[in-house]
Amino acid sequence: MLSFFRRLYKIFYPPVAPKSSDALRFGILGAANIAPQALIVPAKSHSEVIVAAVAARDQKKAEAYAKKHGIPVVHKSYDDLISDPSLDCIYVPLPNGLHYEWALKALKAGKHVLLEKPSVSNAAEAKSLFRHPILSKPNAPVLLEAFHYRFHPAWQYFLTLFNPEDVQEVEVMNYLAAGIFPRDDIRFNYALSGGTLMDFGAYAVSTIRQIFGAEPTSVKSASFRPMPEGFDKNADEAVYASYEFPNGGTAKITADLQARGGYWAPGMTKDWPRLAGAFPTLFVKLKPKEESVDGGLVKVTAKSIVFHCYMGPHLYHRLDIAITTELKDPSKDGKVVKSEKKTEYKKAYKWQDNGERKGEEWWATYRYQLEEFVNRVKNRKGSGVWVDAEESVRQMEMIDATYEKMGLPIRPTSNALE
Ligand SMILES: NC(=O)C1=CN([C@@H]2O[C@H](COP(=O)(O)OP(=O)(O)OC[C@H]3O[C@@H](n4cnc5c(N)ncnc54)[C@H](OP(=O)(O)O)[C@@H]3O)[C@@H](O)[C@H]2O)C=CC1
Ligand SMILES: O=C1OC[C@@H](O)[C@H](O)[C@H]1O
Repeated sequence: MLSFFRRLYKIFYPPVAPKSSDALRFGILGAANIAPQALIVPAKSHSEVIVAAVAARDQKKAEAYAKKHGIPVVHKSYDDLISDPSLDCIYVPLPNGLHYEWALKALKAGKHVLLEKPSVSNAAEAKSLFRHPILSKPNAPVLLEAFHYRFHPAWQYFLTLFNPEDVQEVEVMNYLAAGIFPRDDIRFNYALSGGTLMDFGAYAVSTIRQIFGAEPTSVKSASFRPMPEGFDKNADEAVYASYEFPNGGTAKITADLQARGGYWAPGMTKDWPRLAGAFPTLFVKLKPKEESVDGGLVKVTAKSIVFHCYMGPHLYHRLDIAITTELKDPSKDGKVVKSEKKTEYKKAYKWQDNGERKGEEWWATYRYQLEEFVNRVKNRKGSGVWVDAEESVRQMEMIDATYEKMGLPIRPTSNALE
């Protein structure tokens, strides 16, 4: 318990590192809610990162934000920030529908870009951005879709627990209690490329693609809960989808940004904001393995894994690894003669290997991600975790395919598309 509070404290109030002379200078586009968590606080403990400037549509807002977060420079506009020659990197935490335009402008200005997830609005934008000639020139700038959870050791450890070929079933459940985001939030605004599939749903799509180590062969089913009367008809408030994979396995996802119910006495409580499942969770079931053993018996081993809080593993997480072994007797119609279940509980706040890869118990997913972003810019080896450009393209293809199956339009393409 003490280590939990100690970790939380350090996540929010990390030790401040003295900055090196070659630290990368970041500018932030927009006085975004997510930036303190995703960049400003993680930067404090990174000796090679300085959050140097911010711009907002309203300069007063930018000034107040800069003061609050100790950002020395405020630019008058997004364009001014991007053309600031003293900046090396631009962080783009704008609404999804503006990601393409501003990421491309920043790349064209020669800046490295840390781009919030989902990278862009749809696959057409993703192909244009991630395959842009600017990115294949010598000394090309770095562009990263900020799927932060992937950079945490807990996620990477989880991926070592199975062979993707053996995965039979996956279920991802991402609930966020109703009322946390108002229904006029950018997340529910189609024109800004909102929708739950673009938000909590994007994590779910990203996880299943990694777990199977492959792209789905089809979106088997997809449906959504629409926004209530008077709100955006093209935004999905919750999404339910299933997918088939090349090895025959299947995945089911649920993402709900206005989740209610989940209590006893559902008749009375169905409209209460849902707290059950408050930590996004995923379940993996592997194909059972059969082998012949002494006495003419058959041993069947089945493994399943539950990953609690996979999206924010720095706050808390737990991996439950259950192995069930059954001995069956083929001469008695496969009767189970012995059965045993063992469950191990694991966690990984740091890398599990010999300490070559950098990290601390209290590093948030965003801090691990920042470490890799800097390593990439500085051409260093790092932890080896990255989100490749083509992966970001395939991710948006799967989101488009899911919207199509749901019967909703894919998110609108930017007028700036090249
Ligand atoms: N990695 C993570 O864990 C998370 C990632 N995200 C992602 O980050 C991005 C931003 O999310 P979040 O910080 O919650 O969003 P905010 O609601 O804080 O919006 C971000 C910024 O968008 C700017 N903006 C520009 N145009 C518009 C417009 N037309 N309407 C509204 N805002 C506008 C605003 O900038 P200005 O200050 O100039 O007015 C605002 O500061 C999204 O892509 C989201 O998916 C969000 C939460 C968590
Ligand atoms: O990326 C995100 O992670 C946390 C969520 O609360 C948020 O909706 C989403 O944008």
